Amino acid sequence: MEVSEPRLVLVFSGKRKSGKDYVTDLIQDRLGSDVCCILRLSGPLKQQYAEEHGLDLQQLLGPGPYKEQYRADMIRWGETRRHDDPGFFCRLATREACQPVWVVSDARRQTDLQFFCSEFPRQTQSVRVQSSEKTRKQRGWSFSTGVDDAESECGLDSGVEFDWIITNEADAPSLDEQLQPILKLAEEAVTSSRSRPPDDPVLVL
Ligand SMILES: Nc1ncnc2c1ncn2[C@@H]1O[C@H](COP(=O)(O)OP(=O)(O)O)[C@@H](O)[C@H]1O
Ligand SMILES: C[C@@](O)(CCOP(=O)(O)OP(=O)(O)O)CC(=O)O
Repeated sequence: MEVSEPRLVLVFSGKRKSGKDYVTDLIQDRLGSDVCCILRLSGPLKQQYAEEHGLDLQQLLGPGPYKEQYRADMIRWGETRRHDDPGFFCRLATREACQPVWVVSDARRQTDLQFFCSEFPRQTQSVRVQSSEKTRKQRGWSFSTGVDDAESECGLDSGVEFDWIITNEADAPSLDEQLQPILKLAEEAVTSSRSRPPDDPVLVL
């Protein structure tokens, strides 16, 4: 089997309602979906959880209140899978990615970040999206025991030096301005991939 390696892997993390989806959608919008894919580690998790529990996957994937009813149990369920194999959902989420720029929208644990740093050490950049509690509350967040005090939300609160920090607040510089250097990196990565021979595959035996 032949797979092309990504040229850049942007691994995003941030608290609930900090705006991870909003910011990563903006990046994809600026770069185009032929160049940039958004990978959600929660995608394969929700898919399998929905199948096992007879739930509505589309609603679980959406931003509405449906997923919140199941979040604490999904976290526990996912943790039993990750216990034996911490890279389980990372591998599933990346298996069909073929664009040169990968945007991972929801790293939550040290093991998520370690997966990308060890698989793609030269390409991986970590990005933290941060917003104040006040702003997150305005976006619909409220503290939930078992969720906001668990590894799922706190696993990357300390012990990581993020390559980039994006402040997603009304009174911060615009997102386009803050994302400028990251978009530049992505454009350079794409240019370098175009200037390389088309058959620059990595062989996976
Ligand atoms: N900069 C922004 N401007 C306007 N709305 C925003 C902004 N950032 C986030 N939102 C809105 O806030 C809500 C939560 O953002 P979302 O990206 O879903 O957060 P997360 O993925 O971190 O939980 C969404 O409805 C989103 O559209
Ligand atoms: C069980 C989860 O995967 C649920 C994640 O759901 P979303 O990725 O939709 O969450 P937010 O964007 O932060 O609201 C969390 C986990 O610990 O794996």
